[in-house]
Amino acid sequence: MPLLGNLPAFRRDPLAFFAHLRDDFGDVVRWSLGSRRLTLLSHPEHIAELFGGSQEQFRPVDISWVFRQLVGDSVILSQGADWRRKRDLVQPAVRPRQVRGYAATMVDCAMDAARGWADRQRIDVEQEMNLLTQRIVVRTLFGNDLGDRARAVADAMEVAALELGAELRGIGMLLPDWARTPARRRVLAAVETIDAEVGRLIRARQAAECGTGDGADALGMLLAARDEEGNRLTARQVRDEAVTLWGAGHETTSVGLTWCWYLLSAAPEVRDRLTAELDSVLGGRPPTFDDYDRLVWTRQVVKETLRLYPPVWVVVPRITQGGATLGGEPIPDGTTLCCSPWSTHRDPRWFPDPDAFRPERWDADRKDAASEQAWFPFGGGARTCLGARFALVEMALVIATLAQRFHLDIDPGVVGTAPGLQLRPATAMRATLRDRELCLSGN
Ligand code: HEM
Repeated sequence: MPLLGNLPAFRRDPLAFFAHLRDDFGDVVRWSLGSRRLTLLSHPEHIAELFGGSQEQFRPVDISWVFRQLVGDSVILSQGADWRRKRDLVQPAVRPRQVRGYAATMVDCAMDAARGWADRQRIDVEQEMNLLTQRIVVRTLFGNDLGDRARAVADAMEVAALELGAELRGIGMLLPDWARTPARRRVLAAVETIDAEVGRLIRARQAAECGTGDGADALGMLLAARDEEGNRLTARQVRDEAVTLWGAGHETTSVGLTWCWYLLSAAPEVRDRLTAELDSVLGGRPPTFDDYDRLVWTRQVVKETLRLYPPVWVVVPRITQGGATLGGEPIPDGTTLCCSPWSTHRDPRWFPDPDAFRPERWDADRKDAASEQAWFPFGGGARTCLGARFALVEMALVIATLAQRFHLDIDPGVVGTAPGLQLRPATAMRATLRDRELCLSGN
């Protein structure tokens, strides 16, 4: 085995590398990143077993120094009883009742974005979606409390996310924790900014003892949460969870929305059906949470986007212990298992014509159990994404609000993928806006 194992091929194009492992070597394939040995699972049943198995047997691996600096000891990096407690404490901040409350903020922010748009204007789609989802996450998490400091925290989050993506794809992942590269120093500086601002906010809220409880923003919910013994999260733990929600919930939905516009722009018949649904369900008014269930095609468009371009293209690997099995076969302890929504979502066994954008796959009378099982952009099992509902509602309501008013005509051509922390477009995605009202009036 060469010293770097498959690192060069993985680094060059991880998505093609995973597809190659799946197509040429089968559903369970061993590969290596330097001294790390991994096993890629591509079959949905194995992946369901991985997610559904106990966390003692399939333990999530802590793979990134950068990530740990950013999220500290939050739910996303915790294990065992500590993880359970934190998950229970964070859950109220993103439960469906809260998301219903956040929906108005999501639509408000999208309306604001639309007010800044004009017919024939040129936009950078990723940048626009990034700003929009950032506003949404800041307002749903912190209300308006961050004020003009939101920009500084957002910039610091951006630095950390970029370095994290670079680390996950490069040799950064193989560096010992004590190594201080220029990239790691940039991360430490960014974390300092985040700590200062978020810490200030938490102290202010604690001192005022307000803005907590039902109907509050997510920070208020975290501050109010109590475990079974009546204990609260400490200020440091609240910081870790708030930063995790921000980090996990911002760029994921931003790139998801960006790819959604890309797919819609290249599929006029899908877009026409979308606008027809919006016109008939909403009749020109802004959407509300109650419209979410009625926007059937919109939801299918979102679901199909997350199939073709899953923002989290590889799920946190799990290491086996205590005699785990897969498909009835024993797996040696210490095996690191990983799976990629990208590669399984584009497997023709589960999705005929897998590269085609076809929201109708998800029609109630067409979809089948196999493709449902093979769709896992949010992971699955006990550690499934805490913000899945938040993300799905946000994506649908943002698309509904903006697509009602504008067509985004993205410049023709294929946009490649740049898998970092999230699956981003490889090049800028520029679009010309077309005001639908003007289109309809023939101007
Ligand atoms: C399209 C958007 C999103 C995608 C694709 C996504 C995907 C994922 C995935 C794949 C996981 C890991 C699951 C696993 O390891 O089994 C995860 C975990 C998590 N996500 Fe998301 N996510 C999205 C949006 C959000 C949002 C909006 C939030 C919060 C507001 C959020 C919060 C979290 C948290 C806290 C975890 C850790 C859960 C745990 O370890 O128990 N995510 N997400």
